[in-house]
Amino acid sequence: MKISVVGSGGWGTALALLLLENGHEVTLWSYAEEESRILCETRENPMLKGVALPAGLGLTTDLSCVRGCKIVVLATPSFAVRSTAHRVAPLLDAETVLVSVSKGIEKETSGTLTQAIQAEVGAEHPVVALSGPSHAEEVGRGVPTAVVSASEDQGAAELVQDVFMSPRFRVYASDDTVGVELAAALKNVIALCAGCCDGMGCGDNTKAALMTRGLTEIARLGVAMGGRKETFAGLAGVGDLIVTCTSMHSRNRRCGILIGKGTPPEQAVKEIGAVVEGYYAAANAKALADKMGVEMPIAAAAYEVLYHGKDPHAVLTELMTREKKHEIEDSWV
Ligand SMILES: NC(=O)c1ccc[n+]([C@@H]2O[C@H](COP(=O)([O-])OP(=O)(O)OC[C@H]3O[C@@H](n4cnc5c(N)ncnc54)[C@H](O)[C@@H]3O)[C@@H](O)[C@H]2O)c1
Ligand SMILES: O=P(O)(O)OC[C@H](O)CO
Repeated sequence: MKISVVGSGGWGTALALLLLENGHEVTLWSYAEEESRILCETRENPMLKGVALPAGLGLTTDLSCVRGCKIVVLATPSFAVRSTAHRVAPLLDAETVLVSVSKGIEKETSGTLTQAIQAEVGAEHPVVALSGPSHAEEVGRGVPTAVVSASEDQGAAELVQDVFMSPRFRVYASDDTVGVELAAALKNVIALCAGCCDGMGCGDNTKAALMTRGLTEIARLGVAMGGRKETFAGLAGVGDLIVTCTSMHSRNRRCGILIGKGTPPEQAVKEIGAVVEGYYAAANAKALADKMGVEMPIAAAAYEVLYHGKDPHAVLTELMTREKKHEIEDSWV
């Protein structure tokens, strides 16, 4: 099958390699000429050190590579998803399936990324979200990984399942696109907080509490927005939360570590040198929680630290000394 991957960061590149290995004809599009030049000359992506780009992988900065493709994978940072879909739309064949692999919430609309893509490409193109615990560094090396392919169009979700599935990449199908995408975007906020706790010198107990209570508030908002609670217990939910909060591959966690050690948030984001989606998603989470009347104390605390310079130590004390509660009454399960 002819497939284009639009976005040659670490994730787009790792997925392009997987699709090539699965026997497809794959072209990887770069946003920047300089980025494409480096890929062509070195046959390596600096984000995936030691992983060779085989000669069979097409590399281009010409977006007309999407012409004639049955599947187009959009792998840009979330802020560029709508503009990229807008550019791609007039070049698509009838019935081309779009796959969104970015993790975020659109700032301007507070909508999901597949909703933004759908609005740009039109109803005739099915849109699928592919998400789950999947660091590019590991997928690039062929580490066994499992993810979810979600769409309202089950045929499209299952097509994407078939196309990406391999002995090292297991794909489950789902019809809960909203749940999968909100889980993906919001876990980045909790991963930033987990990193912050690590940077402050807190322990494993603190992180376990943060992840558990973080998942509670992610699911609370996700269900209020129309997601299914089961999704939050799955790969896109707890699965991705675990991998992002515990791995040193995670840009969100590493950014949080810097903040926990005292680096100002904006500087920490710059130091990471790759997209830190949780920084932006924290603002979305705060706006959505307020709009929907959903209690999200950890996301609200993250917002105060990231955007209003509040001291993480003070915020942690405030979270620990909130009014007492019953756990089961407050559960999302
Ligand atoms: N890296 C991972 O392990 C991983 C895994 C799953 C999902 N994701 C998600 O995939 C998305 C991309 O992440 P990444 O790690 O590949 O990013 P990255 O930080 O490695 O690279 C960012 C890419 O975006 C491109 N870009 C910058 N501005 C652009 C614009 N205006 N329009 C189009 N492209 C632009 C850059 O040229 C670069 O190729 C993010 O939403 C991320 O959350 C990443
Ligand atoms: O590096 P991060 O923190 O953006 O996380 C990457 C992936 O989302 C992990 O599944």
